[in-house]
Amino acid sequence: MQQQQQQQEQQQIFGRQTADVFHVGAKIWVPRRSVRRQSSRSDGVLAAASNAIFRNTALRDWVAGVVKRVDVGEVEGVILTVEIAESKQLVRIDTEGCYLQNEEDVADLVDSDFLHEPGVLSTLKVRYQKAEIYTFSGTILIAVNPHKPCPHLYTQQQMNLYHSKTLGEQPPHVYAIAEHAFQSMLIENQRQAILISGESGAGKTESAKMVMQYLAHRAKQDNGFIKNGECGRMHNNGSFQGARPIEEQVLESNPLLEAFGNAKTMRNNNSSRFGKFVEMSFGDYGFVRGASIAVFLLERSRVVSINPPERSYHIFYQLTKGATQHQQQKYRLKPPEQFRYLAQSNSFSLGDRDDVEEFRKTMEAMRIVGLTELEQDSVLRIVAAILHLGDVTFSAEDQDSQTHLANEQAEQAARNCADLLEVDVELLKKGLLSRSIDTPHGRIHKPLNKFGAEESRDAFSKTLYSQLFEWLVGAINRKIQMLGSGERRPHTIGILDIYGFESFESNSFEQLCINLANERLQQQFNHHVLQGEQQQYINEGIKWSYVEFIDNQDCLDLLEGSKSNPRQGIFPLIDEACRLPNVTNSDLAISMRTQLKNMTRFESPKRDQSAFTIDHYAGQVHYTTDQLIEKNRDYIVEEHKSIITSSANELIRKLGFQQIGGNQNAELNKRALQRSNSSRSAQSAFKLTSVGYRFRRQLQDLSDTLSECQPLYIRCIKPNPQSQPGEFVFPFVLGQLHALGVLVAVRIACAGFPTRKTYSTFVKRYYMLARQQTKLKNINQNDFNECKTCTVKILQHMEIEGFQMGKTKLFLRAGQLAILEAARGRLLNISATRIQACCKRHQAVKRYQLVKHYIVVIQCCYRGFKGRQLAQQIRKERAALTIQSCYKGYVARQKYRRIISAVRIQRAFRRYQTNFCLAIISGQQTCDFFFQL
Ligand SMILES: Nc1ncnc2c1ncn2[C@@H]1O[C@H](COP(=O)(O)OP(=O)(O)OP(=O)(O)O)[C@@H](O)[C@H]1O
Repeated sequence: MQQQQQQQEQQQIFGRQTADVFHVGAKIWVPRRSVRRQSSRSDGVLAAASNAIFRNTALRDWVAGVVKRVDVGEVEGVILTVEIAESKQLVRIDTEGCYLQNEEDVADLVDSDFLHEPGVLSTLKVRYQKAEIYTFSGTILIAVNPHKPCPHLYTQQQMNLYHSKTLGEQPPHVYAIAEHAFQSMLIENQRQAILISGESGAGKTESAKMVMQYLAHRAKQDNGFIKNGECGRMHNNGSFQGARPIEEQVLESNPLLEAFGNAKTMRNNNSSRFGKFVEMSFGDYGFVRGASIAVFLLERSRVVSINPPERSYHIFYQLTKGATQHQQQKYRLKPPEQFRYLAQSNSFSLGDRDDVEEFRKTMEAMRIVGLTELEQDSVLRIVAAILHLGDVTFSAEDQDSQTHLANEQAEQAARNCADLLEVDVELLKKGLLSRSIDTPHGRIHKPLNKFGAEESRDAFSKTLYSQLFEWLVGAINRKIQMLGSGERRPHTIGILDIYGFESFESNSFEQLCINLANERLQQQFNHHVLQGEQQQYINEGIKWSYVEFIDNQDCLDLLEGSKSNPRQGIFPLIDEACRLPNVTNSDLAISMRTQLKNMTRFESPKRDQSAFTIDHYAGQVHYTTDQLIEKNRDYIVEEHKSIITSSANELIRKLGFQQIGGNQNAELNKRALQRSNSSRSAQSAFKLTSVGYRFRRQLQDLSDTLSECQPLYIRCIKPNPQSQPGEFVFPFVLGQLHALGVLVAVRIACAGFPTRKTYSTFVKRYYMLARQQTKLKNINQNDFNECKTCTVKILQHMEIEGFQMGKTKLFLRAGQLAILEAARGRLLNISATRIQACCKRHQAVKRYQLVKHYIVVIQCCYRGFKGRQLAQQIRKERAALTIQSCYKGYVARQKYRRIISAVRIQRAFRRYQTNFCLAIISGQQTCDFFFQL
């Protein structure tokens, strides 16, 4: 019993791997709480650390045996340096991370030997210093921002590496997550969502862009349609529509959205000031059919108010610096420092980015998303008009007297603004200086005081800008919209890039909205990764020790109101205050204090009446009630609407009629419509136009969409507050790991059963790994018991242990799926090779027979040819013989003739001799003889 208790204690301190601590080079975790109890002085920390170590007798012996010296160092807070005698290794105890361990580098935290905060931190740091910025934690990808360009990570070759690979087969990368989503979408026929989160500057937008780039590349590869060097959109019927493919248009829309929705902030030079959900829809064979973009909560206040060293939206600087001479005159531009809105901050440049070049890219992006010349001109007109509007200043004798434009410069600015908006300048001035009020006796016009006029001007600027932004998103959506958008679309991948949790010195309405979004997403994450996981174990009857985690439902109830009491929440109270006449922010603060005082996550300090604190999942955030009511009111005032709708410019006129927040993608729009139809009677007219209500509605629609998708998570981490490359600050990262829920997820993933499959799916996929493959292949997939028995056979054959058989599913431990997949891959490879070999053999035999036949034919031909040659030869030889014989005959005849004539002569001579002799004998006869001759 005592031993068991000791073991439990050990496990509490050392996590899973207690055995490892007994050899040199092992790791020790000093629990955070034991350090916290001590003072922050180094000897206090040393004492705390030593206490933690020496609480366990076995450990004490180990430490006594191997640790030679313990020093207190001063690196990143207080660090205890422990020198181990045998290995001469230095291991450290960090008072923030509270750990003592060696450095470890694992690509998946699930494979880590040491599963706790310090271990995870250390692994991330080691990898970060080796420029390995990505690490898996099961299916969650942790991306640590390198804060320097890493082009080698994002090449075509890198993309090809991940093509058709399962998660974990290749090193961690955003491409691995994108590939996993792509494959799951096609194989499992289920919608996918990649949720990217992290604090500002952590690298969410960059990761989202890379995911999109990969999907575009993957879709193109699968589709393989590049026509005459130009790509086009593939229709369902296989026809080809010219122009750039959708995936490229989605990518090209990024510079446009960045120009209008991003700004330089304290934390990030290119901070997205809106949330974005891009949904790409694919055809059955993986080609991109269309896409849609939904944006959330653009930070409107940035248009009219900025603090150094931040900047307003990029487009203002791009236009003022990058416009051509002609544009400068047309839009009456000045340098940015001469416009009042921009001159509020002394920061006009953007680090290494050049606004002039960025302006060129923005204009190019406008062309690519299909804005006509006229529309481009109108967009720039509105941007310039807002700058001029900011220069319209007011003056009044005193608080109650008539307000008028301050001076000639303000008059000129008003004229410029009116000209650019193509409206009547008097109407513009009237709209800025007065407000119409409906009374029982009819509509009356009430002049505004100086403060009111300034508010009216800024509200008009914000309205113009946000309406323009939403129009632009709408224009992009029209260009890239999905083909056949009415159909059921299981083949979609959504990419959510939403602002991270925010906590500044002073937090207002924007932070309330942003943190509400993060609470909701965190809840979804909790439900997906933690609760869903654990619930499954319970449902399936799996033996598993329940890991406690903090549910944030109470925080959501505080923000939005609970089901039982929907009006008792911060947002409903702000809405209520906006609806009632003459309610001030102080009244709102009092109402919050009285109504929410019993809620656990809510605190209101006594000394500051306008402040309240919410205990979010990621830490406490202090808010102020100042301006909450004003910021929540979001309707276009009648005067501003009539100015916009009186414009001679078509686009500007359209902005006046555009529904606020109406840029959502088709599905989110449909949801919103259904919701508003079903509950229209219950909603007050105001509610539908309050920023808070609209934002919550958008979030609900998003949550509903996400709940239909299989989620994949990318958690982005900022390694240091200064955005310096190479620096990894433990406490800073630790806070983010907590806030992103990575640490609990790691523990769950490792200790539990990260892989689960129904028996039939398992048998269907891995039947080939069992001994009697063909028998298993043909089993009845609907017979549960048969599938279960086969599953056991497969696992036994593969010698896999430690798995658990649930009521409906098989549960595998981390890494076991990889073993099965690897074996399956090998087997498929072998089978593929065999099939190839058979095919090749068959082809070779056929080829051989054909060749043999042809060889015989060739031989015949050759022989015939040779025979013919021979015959010819013979014939030639015979002719020669004939000639020879003729010739010889001729020669012989000649010779014969010569011989004959010689014989004749001889005969004649002999006759003559004879006759001569005879003549001598007879003289007479001689004379006759000579006479005869
Ligand atoms: N993978 C990466 N490789 C190189 N640099 C990166 C990477 N990710 C992010 N960065 C750098 O970090 C900066 C901030 O990244 P990013 O704009 O994506 O942050 P964010 O989380 O979207 O911030 P915000 O919420 O403020 O929009 C980028 O401008 C870029 O310089």
